Amino acid sequence: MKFNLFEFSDCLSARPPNCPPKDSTRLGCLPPPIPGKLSQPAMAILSISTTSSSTSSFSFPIHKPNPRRFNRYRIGMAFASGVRVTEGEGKLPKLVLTTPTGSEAELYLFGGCVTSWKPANGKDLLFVRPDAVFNKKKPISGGIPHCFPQFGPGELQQHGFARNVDWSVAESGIVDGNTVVTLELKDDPYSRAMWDFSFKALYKVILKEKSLATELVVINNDTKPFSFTTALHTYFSASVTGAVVKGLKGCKTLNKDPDPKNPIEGTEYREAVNFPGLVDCIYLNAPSELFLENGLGDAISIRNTNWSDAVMWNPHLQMEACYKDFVCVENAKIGKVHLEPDQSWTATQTLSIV
Ligand SMILES: O=P(O)(O)OC[C@H]1O[C@@H](O)[C@H](O)[C@@H](O)[C@@H]1O
Repeated sequence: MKFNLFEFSDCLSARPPNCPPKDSTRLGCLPPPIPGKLSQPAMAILSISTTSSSTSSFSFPIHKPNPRRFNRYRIGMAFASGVRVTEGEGKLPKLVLTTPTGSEAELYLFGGCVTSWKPANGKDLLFVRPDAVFNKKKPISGGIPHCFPQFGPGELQQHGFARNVDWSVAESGIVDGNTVVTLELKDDPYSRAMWDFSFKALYKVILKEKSLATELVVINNDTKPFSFTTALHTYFSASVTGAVVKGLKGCKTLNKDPDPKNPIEGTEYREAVNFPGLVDCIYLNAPSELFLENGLGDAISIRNTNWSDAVMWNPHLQMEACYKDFVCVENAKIGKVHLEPDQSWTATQTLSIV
């Protein structure tokens, strides 16, 4: 096992301009910067050599980093085999993970968001909405966005702030022949302004020949307890008329249609849940494995540990331009996770083609 330690998102702490107030809840925009805490942007050139002998470089706006943390940033840092950094949409840094068996995944540091997963057959099983923007003014709408520390609706912005900020790279390497990257997110003055707790989140992404696994660990680094709700808001490519999810029969449901703030309780009676119109429904105590048939000929197993709940979502005509092309099957923790100081919470999700 070989891990290369590197970190560069401390240099990527550029914050998006604030959105107009009317958008702030719906679009998850960020609160105003804390006066005096953020410096003016500069430009940096990052050159990264990979062990597979290719070298990529790109420039991006940065804010002057905290000097103590800047010492940990090394130009020309080595990436593990199977991981290279590229310039993604909107010039945002994007990690491309590959395996010798031909599978590939893409991971943006902004939002810690996996935007693409192609098993060895080459089809992308994830979906990024055509209205997605890559300018840090909004979260990336597609792939596997994080909802943390709030699933919502609630006091914070919709789905929390973790999908709106830069994560850093903690580790990468080849483990048992699989390509692994671990991202890290810690509290900073910016998150403290929204949620005043010291925390660390580690998000490990493991790419295998036929699966994409993630492990999320949330650690309470504070001296006081905190609670959160969370989800992996996975957008799957689909033909919505043919897509079904199996495994939910018997679950208690909270139907967020028509009013997300007053969901209607029920019980799922169907073997195969489909998406005939607007679907926005929470399934409590969902099983550890669900099966998605995406209507495009793929069957995907969605296994989890510790993600106790699931959410099915398709916006139907609310997103007329793209609703036919995806369904969201989200592993979630709808009830609050309560962590005392130094306690942690871990949950895994494994997507596999079957
Ligand atoms: O923020 P996004 O990606 O547009 O997703 C919004 C949807 O996310 C779902 O998880 C919620 O259940 C919906 O109520 C919500 O509308």
